[in-house]
Amino acid sequence: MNPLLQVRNLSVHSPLQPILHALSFTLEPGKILAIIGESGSGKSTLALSLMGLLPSGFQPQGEVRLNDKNLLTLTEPQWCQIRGKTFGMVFQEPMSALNPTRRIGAQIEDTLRLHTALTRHEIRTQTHTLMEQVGLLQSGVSEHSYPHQLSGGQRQRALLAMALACRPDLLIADEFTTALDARTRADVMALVHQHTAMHRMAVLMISHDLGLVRHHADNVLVLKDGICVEQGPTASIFDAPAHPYTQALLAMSLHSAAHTPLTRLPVYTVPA
Ligand SMILES: Nc1ncnc2c1ncn2[C@@H]1O[C@H](COP(=O)(O)OP(=O)(O)OP(=O)(O)O)[C@@H](O)[C@H]1O
Repeated sequence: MNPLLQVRNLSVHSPLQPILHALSFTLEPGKILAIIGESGSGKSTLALSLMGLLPSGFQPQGEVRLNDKNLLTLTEPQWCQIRGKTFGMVFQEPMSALNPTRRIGAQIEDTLRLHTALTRHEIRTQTHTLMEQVGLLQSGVSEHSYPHQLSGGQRQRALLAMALACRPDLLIADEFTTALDARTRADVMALVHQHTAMHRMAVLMISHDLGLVRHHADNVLVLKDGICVEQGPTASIFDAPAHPYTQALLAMSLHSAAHTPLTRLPVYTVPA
């Protein structure tokens, strides 16, 4: 199958230091790729560079091809056309992505109005369906609710509804299940899987929750200090991690799951 996303030798420099070092990977339609690594390893910088949202002064180099278009050469107006329609995004902190002055229903409708040719009536119906699919209506949130009236998990679900509204080819999800309880997490992951199966949506998922990754991802890429130390099918990474850093990361996650004392990850220098 042809990859949807092809990243070749992607490096990102901040004004102070290099953040990502020559990352290469592919993501096929309908597949879930998880990016794992310690805090500060560059996961969010990778997500932001794929979406053209790097902080000012950050310089990306290399190639990020989506459907054979190099995203790194796009102008801001071109980015605006594909964000929301081709890309859906959900972040760790949903409040920063929601407009506090607009009702939730109106914000989902805005996404549909901007990126589809649906009629007003169709947009209303579709918004209602999306809010039901992400479990907002069932939890007492209506189209008329404002973001500040929602819990963190409900805001996260509202953001997921907006991200999935236009049936994107690629969903970029940065720690988006962190604020969700176990039941809601299972529900939203089921919805994500429904989109991967029915619409062949690909997902790039960033998570510290290795249990979630193991259960849901098809492939895993392990980042350490901006370097990919290992990547491959989820089962191989979890059952037979080849790299000492991956082994330490998984062992630490097991310790934490068993509530035994944590040990620091060993200092490991990745060969250049
Ligand atoms: N706006 C910024 N300005 C300068 N440096 C930054 C900025 N954002 C991130 N960095 C640096 O880039 C590196 C990678 O950060 P990044 O947020 O991508 O890591 P991460 O793996 O997503 O971390 P976490 O798991 O804590 O979210 C860190 O050294 C961080 O200090």
